[in-house]
Amino acid sequence: MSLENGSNARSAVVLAGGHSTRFGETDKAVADLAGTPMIRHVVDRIAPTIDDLVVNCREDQVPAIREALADDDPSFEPAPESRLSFAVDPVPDRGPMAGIATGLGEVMTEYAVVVACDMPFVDPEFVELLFERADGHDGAVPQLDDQWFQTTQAVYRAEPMANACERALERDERRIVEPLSELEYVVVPEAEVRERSSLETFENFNTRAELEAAIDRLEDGSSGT
Ligand SMILES: Nc1nc2c(ncn2[C@@H]2O[C@H](COP(=O)(O)OP(=O)(O)OP(=O)(O)O)[C@@H](O)[C@H]2O)c(=O)[nH]1
Ligand SMILES: [Mg+2]
Repeated sequence: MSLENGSNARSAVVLAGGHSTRFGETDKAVADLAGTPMIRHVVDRIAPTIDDLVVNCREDQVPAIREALADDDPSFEPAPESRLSFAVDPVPDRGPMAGIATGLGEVMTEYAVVVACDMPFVDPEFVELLFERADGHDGAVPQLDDQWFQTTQAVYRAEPMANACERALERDERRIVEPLSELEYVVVPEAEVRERSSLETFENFNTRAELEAAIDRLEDGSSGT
């Protein structure tokens, strides 16, 4: 990983440590979406907004994810693997918040965007907005009108969020809103998401049927990379 960790450098933590049980046999992180592994869609989209990339997963997932992110396209600049590191959960299967703690614990920059590996339509301009809004705060977290915080597409100040997640885990608390209660963060409401981007940025895929529908949309040219 190149350590472009000057004060304005930014990282991404891509969460991939789940078991994709609703998806079926394969790991959805590396499932094919229109010829490209799902996690590669995510990384390709956010690459322009970040300097370093940390992938959080289990040890057994590393080879396939490394392969999925290998730069076989000479036109792709800069090569993602040159600034790629893996943050392997010390204890697997403790949920997304544990993954956030592991991933943010490896981050070398002050701020990092956390994105789930199953959000292939993540909007880089929205990620840019999150970084801008987080500046001077502990984070910027989208909140939809149903009150749901989009904590797996949010920017955090890495150290306080990692520490707050670790404390929550020590309390046996897995709800991701728990660590948030310790932070001074900016809320990005749904109206602002709609104004500056669209809710598609949060779309995530849990079943193969959902993915098939997305492939049809990509082939219609109406969405995606
Ligand atoms: N590190 C880590 N990440 C997780 C864990 N569970 C889920 N995630 C990640 O959190 C994000 C959202 O989780 P889900 O959509 O539930 O994914 P999943 O758990 O793999 O899939 P299901 O088994 O169908 O729930 C994905 O990026 C997952 O990789 C976990 O136990 N540890
Ligand atoms: Mg799950």
